[in-house]
Amino acid sequence: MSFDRRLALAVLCAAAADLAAIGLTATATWMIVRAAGHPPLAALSVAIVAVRTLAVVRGGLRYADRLVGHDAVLGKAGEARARSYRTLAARPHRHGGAALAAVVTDVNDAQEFLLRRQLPRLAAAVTGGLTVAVTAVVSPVAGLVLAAGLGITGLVLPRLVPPVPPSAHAALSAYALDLTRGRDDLVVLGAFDRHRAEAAAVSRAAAARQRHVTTRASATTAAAILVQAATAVVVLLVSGAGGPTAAALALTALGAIEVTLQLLEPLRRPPPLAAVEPVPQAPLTDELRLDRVSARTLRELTVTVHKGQRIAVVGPTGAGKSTLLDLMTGLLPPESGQVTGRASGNHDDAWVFAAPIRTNLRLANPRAGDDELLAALTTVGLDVDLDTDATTLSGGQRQRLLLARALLADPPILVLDEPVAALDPASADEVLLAALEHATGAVVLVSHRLAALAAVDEVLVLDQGKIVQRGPHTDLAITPGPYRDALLIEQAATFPQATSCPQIDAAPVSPAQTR
Ligand SMILES: Nc1ncnc2c1ncn2[C@@H]1O[C@H](COP(=O)(O)OP(=O)(O)OP(=O)(O)O)[C@@H](O)[C@H]1O
Repeated sequence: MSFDRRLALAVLCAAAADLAAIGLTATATWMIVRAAGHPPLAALSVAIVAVRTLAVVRGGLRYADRLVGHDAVLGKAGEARARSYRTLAARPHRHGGAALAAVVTDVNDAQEFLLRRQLPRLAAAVTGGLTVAVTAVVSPVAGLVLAAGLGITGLVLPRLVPPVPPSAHAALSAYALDLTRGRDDLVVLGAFDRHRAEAAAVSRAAAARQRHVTTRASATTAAAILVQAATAVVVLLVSGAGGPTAAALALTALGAIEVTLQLLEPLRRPPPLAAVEPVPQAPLTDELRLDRVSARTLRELTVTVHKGQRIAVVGPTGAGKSTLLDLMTGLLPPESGQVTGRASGNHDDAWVFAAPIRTNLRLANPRAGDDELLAALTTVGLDVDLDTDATTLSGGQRQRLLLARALLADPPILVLDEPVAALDPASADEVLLAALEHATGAVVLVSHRLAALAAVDEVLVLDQGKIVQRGPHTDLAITPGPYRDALLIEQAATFPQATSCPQIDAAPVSPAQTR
């Protein structure tokens, strides 16, 4: 059954349950007042049967209302949640934990809004309409009075209740994380007290907003209860009907308005559940082309990655290297130009999961046996047990693990963003060369180490979003320009005592030799 039909059924069940409750109260009131006049029992028999029937039916209808309503709304929320998770999973590091928390809150809010506002609102409209109609048949004036009372409590007063302000939960969670995980850094920087004071201010502001909403909602509810009582009294006075009927009409008015009081509960106003759309992920390809692509700092870049090709991307900080990889992996859509094909691999902030090393590695290749996992670890020079908790690894060991994971995934085009930045220069070069040798597909590597780049086919030198030099390492190493300058600096740092730079003039290492 479609969502709309299930929602309509839920509205009917809720309205029927409300009407049964109102009918029960009104009939019981009529019976009690009538009984006070000591009529023959036969005069009450229909009312007695009606009270018994409504008492039983009311429970069943309320159960059906909860069952059908929750089934419809939770089903819809479940679909929205799955869509949101797919979206986040497709663009993981564009979002982070705060976005995940926001999505969870949004979907919960939307679910609450549907269950506690939309459904009751529709049910109250049906219940209100029918009770006004029945009252008007008995006494048109009483019907008008009830309609006016319902209009005030069901339409006017709910507008005076402010929505619950956006949750400060995400901001406070971020502060809590900073103050616990980042405590030592904040203390060393002398910023701990300031940070704690900011968190306290955010918390106080959130509490003040919440108090404002609660105060307004309480005042509105009090006003609605006064209107409810006044309506019942006026109905009693103006109905012109006999005692039992007038009493029944007054209780009907009380019950009908009671249904609208739930509309005064303040709720957060969420986005519609259908708002989050999944991001279609293009399949991985073994060739990739960026055609005059611009994004962030990158300006009209054209790059082609051929099957099996090894490309290195170098350049100063902020040049756009990570942006280029984000475009290649589809994490970042181009602002202009066209990207054809998709790569996969490690971004510069890849995540190590709080689980054994085996589990972390199997994420990349669930079918890999322990031998294969150990071989990948050997390639990157990580000598640890597969059962070791990955969170206990040092910074350098984590990088090696992430690289091993990327190699195990073995996509047709593998992108690696500074995969050895945390290693000492000698180990960095060694691990880079081993990784390039073991990757079976094409590799696009962002690296600050230049010595190992003799093993790639082409080096792209980026600066301020543009390619300023490109070619094989051996050519660039002897061409005056930024690449040669950076290489000289690197070699001077690696061989501080040397008067000349031995590697620049050394025989070039062809990519084929190193694979
Ligand atoms: N998520 C983002 N949103 C907007 N701009 C960004 C984002 N990430 C990076 N940038 C900007 O894009 C530019 C290029 O950043 P990018 O990370 O691609 O440089 P990079 O060459 O990889 O630098 P580094 O070597 O420091 O990692 C920078 O000016 C940066 O401020």
